[in-house]
Amino acid sequence: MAEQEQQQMWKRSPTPEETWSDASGGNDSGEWPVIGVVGEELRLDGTSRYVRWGNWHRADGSNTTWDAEDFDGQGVLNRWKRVQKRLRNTLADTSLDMEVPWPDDAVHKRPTQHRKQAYEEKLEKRRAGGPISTADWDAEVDVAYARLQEPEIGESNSRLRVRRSVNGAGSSMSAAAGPSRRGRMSSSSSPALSVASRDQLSPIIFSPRRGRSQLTSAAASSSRSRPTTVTLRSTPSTSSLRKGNTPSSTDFSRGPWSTLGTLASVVRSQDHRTLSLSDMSYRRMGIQTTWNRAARDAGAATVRISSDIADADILPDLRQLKYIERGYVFCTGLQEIFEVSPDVFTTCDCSTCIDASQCNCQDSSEIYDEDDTKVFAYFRGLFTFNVPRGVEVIECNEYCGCHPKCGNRVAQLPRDVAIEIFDTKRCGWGARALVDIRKGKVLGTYTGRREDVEHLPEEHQRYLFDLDGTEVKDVENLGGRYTVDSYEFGNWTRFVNHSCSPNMRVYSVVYDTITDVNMPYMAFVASKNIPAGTELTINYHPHGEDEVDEKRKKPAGASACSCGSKSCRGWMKL
Ligand SMILES: C[S@@+](CC[C@H](N)C(=O)[O-])C[C@H]1O[C@@H](n2cnc3c(N)ncnc32)[C@H](O)[C@@H]1O
Repeated sequence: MAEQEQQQMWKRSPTPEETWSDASGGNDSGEWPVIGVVGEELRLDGTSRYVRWGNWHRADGSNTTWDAEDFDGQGVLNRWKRVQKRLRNTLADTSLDMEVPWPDDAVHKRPTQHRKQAYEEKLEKRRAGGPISTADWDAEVDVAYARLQEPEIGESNSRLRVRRSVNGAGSSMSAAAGPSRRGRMSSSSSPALSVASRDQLSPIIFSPRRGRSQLTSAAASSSRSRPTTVTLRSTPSTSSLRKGNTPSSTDFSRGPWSTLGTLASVVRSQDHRTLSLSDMSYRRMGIQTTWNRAARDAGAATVRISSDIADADILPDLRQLKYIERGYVFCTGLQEIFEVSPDVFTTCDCSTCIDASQCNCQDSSEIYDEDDTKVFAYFRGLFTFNVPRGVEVIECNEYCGCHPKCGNRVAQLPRDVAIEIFDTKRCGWGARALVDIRKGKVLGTYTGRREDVEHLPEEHQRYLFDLDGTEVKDVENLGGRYTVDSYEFGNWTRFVNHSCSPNMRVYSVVYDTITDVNMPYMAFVASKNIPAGTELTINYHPHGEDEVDEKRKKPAGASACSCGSKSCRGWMKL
């Protein structure tokens, strides 16, 4: 895009001039009262508030403007702060995480600051032995999680009342400086905004006593087994009645903070309705928390479930998935084979493992560069794709004398890329990274239970990864009888879909056993630069073309592929 066009894109829209022709109702000094705050923004030059004026409005009925000055009316400001604090507390109480959900797509809000504040308030409450005790956080999460697993809503005696403040009702507006309390009619210095409705700014008033006590006691006690219901009473905004508007289309449910998002959108769209807490993405959040805890325990980055996945779409088998970021769970007898005696490991005593020809660990390696010199599989932490088919990458192990982050330890390091599971709309759920990925970046290993392929139920079939699943061809595969089954135990890689034009490759790597036992890990590595948010895919059947019967154009047992890539061959095979 031409530089000129880019500049054009980012140009502020002009601030409309206030005519004040319809301004009336001020006092003798030409001053108007501020009757409420409906939003605020942190700016370098001080906090600017979005205020609602009394006795003044524009011809279109709107009566809100930006006002950077301090209020004389401390009461108005305090009310706003109280409402925000109550909102933070409610979100904190309903969230299992310490990082409290806060909608980050509202136009005039300061989500980062609120999240930080909410975190500190929650921490303080916990330290003070508040309603949720910190005695056994893990047990508490398990209890809360178990509650989320319970059957859908029935009627409940406990009710949380939520109503929307009438004052907070919004109207269409453009931000320009309004009437001054001192009668100054300045032209605007506020950023020009064009927002159809201010509905999303409406403070939601939670009934604090009943609401909070119900939620916290439910989280803290397994004896309160039925989900709490929420009765929402929404008073239609006067301005939206006046204008006959439908409320704002701002989508709070997007992004990670959908707890409030779901609430807010229901508040906007319903007058009287009873909701269960399970309507509010609690199941998704609960699973996400559990997975994250497991990921964090393994030192890995976040794994997130996108808010485009509704609670109703989360099937029971997924709720039973035990997230294991690294390693295998073994079926009977296999662990003994996997765990070899320390004596049989080859070890090195180099410090950084930069020169493969000097590193004992590479003695048995078959990885050479074009000058026939032995090399590592990695260069500066990235996979170099110089590993011939059928060769397992041997990384340094726990008995080596080298640094824990030497150049020959990559797949064994914790994942440092945040991952999101999302609904691909074509192939079920899929996985994507939340940051740009460089070619050669190792993103994780396929985890699960090492099973005997012979005895697995049908529903497990789509989550099996055969240990000949590397790009190995025509090589005897001694480990082929066993597979990794991620149906019950697994990590984000179990959601990786097939593509005929994949952006990852799989290679096998060992570091806590030896190659002879034929139980390598399957490492997923970016085979190209991958922009953030792109679905991560592999080729499920890299040598499938060889099996294609020319007449039938697809191998036996293949099913239709929906990868959507230009070079889609039309089928995929598990
Ligand atoms: C390991 S799972 C991948 C995650 C899966 N999409 C989910 O929602 O759990 C493999 C299954 O995903 C689906 N899948 C993966 N890639 C696909 C593709 N290219 N076309 C159609 N379905 C695909 C198939 O149902 C396959 O059995």
